[in-house]
Amino acid sequence: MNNRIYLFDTTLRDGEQTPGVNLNQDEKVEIALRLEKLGIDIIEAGFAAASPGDAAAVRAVAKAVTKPLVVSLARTNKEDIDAVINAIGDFDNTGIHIFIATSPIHRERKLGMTKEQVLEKAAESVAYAAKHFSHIEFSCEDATRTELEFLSEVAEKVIEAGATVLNFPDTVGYTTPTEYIKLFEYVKANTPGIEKVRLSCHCHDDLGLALINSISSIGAGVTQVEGCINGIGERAGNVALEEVAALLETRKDYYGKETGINLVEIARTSKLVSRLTGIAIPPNKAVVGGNAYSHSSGIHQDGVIKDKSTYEILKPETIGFTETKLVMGKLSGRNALKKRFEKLGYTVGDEQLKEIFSKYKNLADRKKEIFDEDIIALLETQPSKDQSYIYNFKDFSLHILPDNQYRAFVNIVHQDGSVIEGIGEGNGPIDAIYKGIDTAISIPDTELIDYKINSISKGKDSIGEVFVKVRSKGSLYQGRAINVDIIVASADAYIDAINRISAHSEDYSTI
Ligand SMILES: CC(C)(COP(=O)(O)OP(=O)(O)OC[C@H]1O[C@@H](n2cnc3c(N)ncnc32)[C@H](O)[C@@H]1OP(=O)(O)O)[C@@H](O)C(=O)NCCC(=O)NCCS
Ligand SMILES: CC(C)[C@@](O)(CC(=O)O)C(=O)O
Repeated sequence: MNNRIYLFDTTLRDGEQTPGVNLNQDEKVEIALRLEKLGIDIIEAGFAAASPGDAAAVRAVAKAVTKPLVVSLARTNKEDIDAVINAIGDFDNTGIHIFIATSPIHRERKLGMTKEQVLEKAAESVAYAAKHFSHIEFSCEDATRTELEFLSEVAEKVIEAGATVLNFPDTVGYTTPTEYIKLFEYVKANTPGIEKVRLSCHCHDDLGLALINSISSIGAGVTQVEGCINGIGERAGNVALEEVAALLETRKDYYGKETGINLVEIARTSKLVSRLTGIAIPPNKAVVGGNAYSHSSGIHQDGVIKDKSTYEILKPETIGFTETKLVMGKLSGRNALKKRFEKLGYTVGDEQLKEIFSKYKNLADRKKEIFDEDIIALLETQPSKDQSYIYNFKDFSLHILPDNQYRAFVNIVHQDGSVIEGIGEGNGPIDAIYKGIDTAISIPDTELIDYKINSISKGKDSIGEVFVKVRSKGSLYQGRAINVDIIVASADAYIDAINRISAHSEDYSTI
């Protein structure tokens, strides 16, 4: 019996539907390369018809990775399918993912279509795609609120038309494990040709059931699980794929399934996705949370000292968590730094090492103790700055005014080399600098709606990591930056968000 479970990662598509997450092409490629190292089988890289930028990113991902299959989402229309063909139809390692909603509420209220029309669209679009792709996944959106007989009818028609994977998403996170199992059992028993295709689950976490629903469906014959790293995604998110992988591995005795996942890559992948999406990992998050391997109460600590297995079912090192170790000092050399990166699982080229080494020396001048987390942070060029990044923070000066008010003078370098100056006053240094940035770069209808600061490692001189969320013309954008100086990190994070807004619109002016 084949025990292999295929993992389908949609961090770059459903994950990007998380409010406020916008990934540029370089960031999508960086995540895809990590997913490849992690051992993901299928990467959903985007929705090619959504925008020319998304189509280009899907293509860039297909070009960058070799092992995983790369797919793009498409509606059941020729234009969407053509967008996928144009983006990735000429690669060998690609496929398409076509969907249409099947539930009564979606048919009637959203699509304005009858069952017959949905059936026809589904079959027609899969037949058209089959002329270009041999891997065709078909999803019945809102499957868990669809009449079971109708699901089988759709499944039969799309299999006849050439679908190779059938996905029954719990689009709104509504189903229960027992109901989800019944759905798959019904479809298996009532759909001619079903044995020819792979069955897939795709669970959202609106009621916190995404993991149990996904795992339960495996018991009903599902061999592909879809999800996102860190459980991001539309609304409450998708199932966290690292949780699926860690569960199947830790309880192999119970489930008896294999995945292609290289568990030791989990922590690195999770951190990268958090960094690039600007979504912090909650400390109590299963598998990858900062507290997941900490033991705080006496009886637990006593047990762990005597034998770690008393309270640890998964070893932190198994998923690639490194202990916070004091690593190196001001006088360490290039080779020691390179070795350290290798030990932490990062490959650093000679050119990159040169650049990082000078950053390392700067950091060592400013920070007494350097930890593993600090040197991993050095790998980050400040938020990925592709050609669409127009503004770079240069410097600032701050003046304390009476009544605890601050005045900030800020300088921002434009892509064309000119320096834009801004002045702002506010209740604190960051408020003043943000107002200064607002006067330098004028973006109408924009407001800061969230600001968070974390420390990357230990100690009072730790590197600060700032996350911001900015709303502009009704859309949310993230920004993130790190620096030993938290005021610089704050300014950089805000400018990162402004660059992401500007990349989406060409009509913003500077004054
Ligand atoms: C895809 C996108 C370019 C379409 O834009 P649009 O053509 O202006 O259409 P809207 O988004 O306003 O509305 C969606 C339309 O698609 C239809 N539709 C929805 N799902 C469909 C499907 N699976 N197959 C065919 N048509 C579908 C809707 O009924 C609606 O049609 P209508 O305009 O006749 O009412 C745009 O919505 C977008 O960029 N979306 C981002 C990606 C996204 O939505 N992802 C969610 C994945 S489920
Ligand atoms: C394409 C499909 C699997 C989808 O992701 C579509 C969607 O985003 O609604 C879902 O959750 O049903």
